[in-house]
Amino acid sequence: MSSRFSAEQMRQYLRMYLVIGSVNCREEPVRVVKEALAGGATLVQFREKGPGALTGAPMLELALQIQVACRLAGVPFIVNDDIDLALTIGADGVHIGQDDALASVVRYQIGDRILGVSAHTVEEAKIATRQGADYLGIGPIYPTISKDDAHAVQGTGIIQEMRKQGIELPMVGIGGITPERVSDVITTGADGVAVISAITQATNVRKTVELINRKVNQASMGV
Ligand SMILES: Cc1ncc(COP(=O)(O)OP(=O)(O)O)c(N)n1
Ligand SMILES: Cc1ncsc1CCOP(=O)(O)O
Ligand SMILES: [Mg+2]
Repeated sequence: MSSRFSAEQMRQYLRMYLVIGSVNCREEPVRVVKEALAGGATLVQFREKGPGALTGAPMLELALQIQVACRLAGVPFIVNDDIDLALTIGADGVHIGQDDALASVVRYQIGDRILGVSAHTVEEAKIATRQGADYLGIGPIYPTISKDDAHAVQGTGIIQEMRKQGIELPMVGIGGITPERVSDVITTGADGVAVISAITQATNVRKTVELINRKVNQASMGV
């Protein structure tokens, strides 16, 4: 653990992790983020990616607006992939995958900001841990509509396997997670759920986040 947050604090932040970009939203993205924060989102990732994604000044403006909303809510703001953007705007952290930059290099670049790394195998999880990751993103757990180049669906078995093999880093499940699936993801060993479409496409964003939060709490208490 190399960030300014303890592992326990990181586990709390991961509970209801909103991942969002303009491409994912039916409504204005900042409004969706504000609704999610009002519902109790505990961490927000700016992932401006996919067909029609914003670039340049409009992308920067959106990132800043989401970051401000997060700051006002006291929720950390993470940037996906783009280390330069994260450093330029002073984000709280970055999330990188296996095909992005090397985790150890990113750790050096970002100092004690939060570093999230995607892992699909126990070996990748061990390497990410050694290289200074603060948390792991594990998935896709279920089929997803939000990532064209996603790995094969892994099921909750991968979370169980990681825990069984001694991976202790804070961990979040991602990919196709809906309120109904939260319990299985948490009871197999994840600290939280990272969600795009079940929230960004919801008719009532705030209520959906509240529901997911409740499910995470219930599952982690064994209810
Ligand atoms: C929390 C979380 N987990 C996994 C990912 C996926 O990252 P990556 O594999 O680099 O894929 P892209 O999101 O960059 O397409 C994530 N973004 N967040
Ligand atoms: C970014 C990412 N990484 C693995 S699956 C995924 C997409 C998750 O989106 P959704 O919650 O809509 O399935
Ligand atoms: Mg990536």
